[in-house]
Amino acid sequence: MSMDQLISKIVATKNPTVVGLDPKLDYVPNYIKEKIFEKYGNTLKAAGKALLKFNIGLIDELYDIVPAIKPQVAYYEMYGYEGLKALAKTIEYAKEKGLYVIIDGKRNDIGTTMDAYATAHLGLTDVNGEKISAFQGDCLTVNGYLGTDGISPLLKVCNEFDKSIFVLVKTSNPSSGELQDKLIEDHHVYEVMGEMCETWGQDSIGKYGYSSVGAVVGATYPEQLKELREKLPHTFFLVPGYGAQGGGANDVKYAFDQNGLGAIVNSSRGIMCAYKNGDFTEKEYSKAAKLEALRMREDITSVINEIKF
Ligand SMILES: O=c1ccn([C@@H]2O[C@H](COP(=O)(O)O)[C@@H](O)[C@H]2O)c(=O)[nH]1
Repeated sequence: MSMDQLISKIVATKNPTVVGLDPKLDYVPNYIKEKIFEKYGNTLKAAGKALLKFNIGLIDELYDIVPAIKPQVAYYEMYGYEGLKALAKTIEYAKEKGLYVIIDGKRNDIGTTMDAYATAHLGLTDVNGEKISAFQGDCLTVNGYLGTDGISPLLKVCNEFDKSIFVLVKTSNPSSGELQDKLIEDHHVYEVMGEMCETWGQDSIGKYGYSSVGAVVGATYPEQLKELREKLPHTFFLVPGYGAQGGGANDVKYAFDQNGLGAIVNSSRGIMCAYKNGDFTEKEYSKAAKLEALRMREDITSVINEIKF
């Protein structure tokens, strides 16, 4: 689905937030794990099944209040092919429930290899003429540091299948400035990468004014978020770093445009693990996640309303 479709879902749910599904066994309540590990032993298969059950419980509570989920592939790869099976089934389930799926894979490579990544996550894999969707993502996070060769295959697939990408521009981690804040002829590396996103997206601008090439910009860098929002009018932002990494609503406020659009804010641990912080039992993990997702929506929409004109 294109960026327009993500934005339409944000408008429909009145919610510019995305739930990160980055499950670890430590996050899965014991009552889910016990039965599964009793049956399958301490195996990767059991781990994969536990992650999937955990995710399904979350999706069932959240699908009608959030527009999207963002599974980070590393948390599934950690459990080998059983983990990847859990990822594929999570995506399938989320899509059945009408959610937009951003696969957080941060992929990049030379053109030919990037073709394979684009096909795997957004396109259709050819098996003796049979075209099969491998992971069924709507959107993929990517690293643009190999330049246009690494992005062109994605643009082709986005165009053919109405999909989108988010390119790493200014990441939320503490050391992101080591490279991204360096200057190239008076421009920070993150600005140069942001401009490249505008160029890569120039032929795919949709009805809301945003292209199918978005940018990842961290909530932990509010000044850069504001600067980039002003400089990149056609680039939609994926904003991680809210919640567990310390970012708050005031930090993400200027990621949005005058229509209250322009960005989607992610929270992973803050929502998945909400039941560990409050007065909840393990069995209420998905209810706790829903309450946190509703609180986050209110928190963010209240600051957006301050800047809308
Ligand atoms: O700059 C970036 C890019 C990606 N991420 C990813 O977002 C989530 C954040 O998880 P929290 O638990 O809400 O901190 C995670 O999947 C990261 O890999 C990021 O944090 N920063």
